[in-house]
Amino acid sequence: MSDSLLDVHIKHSLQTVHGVMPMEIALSLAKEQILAITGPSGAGKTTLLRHIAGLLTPETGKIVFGNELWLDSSKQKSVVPQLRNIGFVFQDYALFPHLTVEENLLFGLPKGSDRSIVEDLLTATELSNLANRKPNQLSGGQQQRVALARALVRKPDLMLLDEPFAALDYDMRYHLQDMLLKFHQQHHFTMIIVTHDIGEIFRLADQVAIIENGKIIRQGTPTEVYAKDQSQTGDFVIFGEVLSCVIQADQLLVSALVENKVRQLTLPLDLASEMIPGNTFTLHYPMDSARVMLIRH
Ligand SMILES: Nc1ncnc2c1ncn2[C@@H]1O[C@H](COP(=O)(O)OP(=O)(O)OP(=O)(O)O)[C@@H](O)[C@H]1O
Repeated sequence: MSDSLLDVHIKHSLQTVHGVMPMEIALSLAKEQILAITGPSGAGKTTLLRHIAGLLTPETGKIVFGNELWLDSSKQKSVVPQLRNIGFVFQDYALFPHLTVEENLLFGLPKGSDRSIVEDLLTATELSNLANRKPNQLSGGQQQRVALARALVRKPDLMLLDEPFAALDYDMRYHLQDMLLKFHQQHHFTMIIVTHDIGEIFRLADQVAIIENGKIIRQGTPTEVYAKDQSQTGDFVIFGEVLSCVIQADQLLVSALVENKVRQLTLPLDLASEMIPGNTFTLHYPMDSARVMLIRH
């Protein structure tokens, strides 16, 4: 018997613009652990979440969650997504535009359940005053709080989050990371989060897996995978060399060589003048702030 809560073994042919790319993933996660999945665009991160959620069926595979068998291709067994008790949060919020905030939450509530959880979640996500608004009357951060609350309404055992905070600015991202950590402590779910942000990985994740070309190429604690140094306060420091840098959604998407590997970093815009290809950098990720700092030598 394995000690893990979630065991995933899948093989699937990804159809990419360059032809077929075989995806082959094996991962295990202990109860209440937080796993961050990261890696370049097109590596298969979203596809992996969709397989775990049951929205896709792999060519071959087995997925076990606790004592439930969710998928076993050798027995042609696949449990439908609605019966997997998963909370899903996407980058683009995916709210129902014609429903109010409260109705969006009520929609996710199983029939006959106690409606008080909706009130509780509206309070916890600081949305009570906005309960009667439609999504298009909300900011990005508010919409993502609705999406988080809606995912929690069913009291999921497993939360899958696909770049949930990528479109938000740094302060809002920090606020929602904090909220997510509080929910994690209260509701005790297990969680997989796809993110490109190393700061987010350090703050949230127990484990990080890097996926490239459909395979996990590296897995470990964030410190094992990224950091050369961890201070006594728990802060992280990484060293790197800039390969490329583009501005997207008021942030810098930096490709850098960190520990001899190419990594993607999301950084605040005010570091733009330093993130020039060829420059080396030292970044400090304080645990008590979302604000990554560049250390000047
Ligand atoms: N159902 C599917 N069957 C086969 N291939 C798929 C399927 N869905 C997506 N793909 C392909 O798999 C590859 C990986 O896509 P995926 O969206 O998982 O990447 P990703 O790592 O999440 O990228 P990004 O960071 O850009 O979101 C893409 O080339 C995509 O076209």
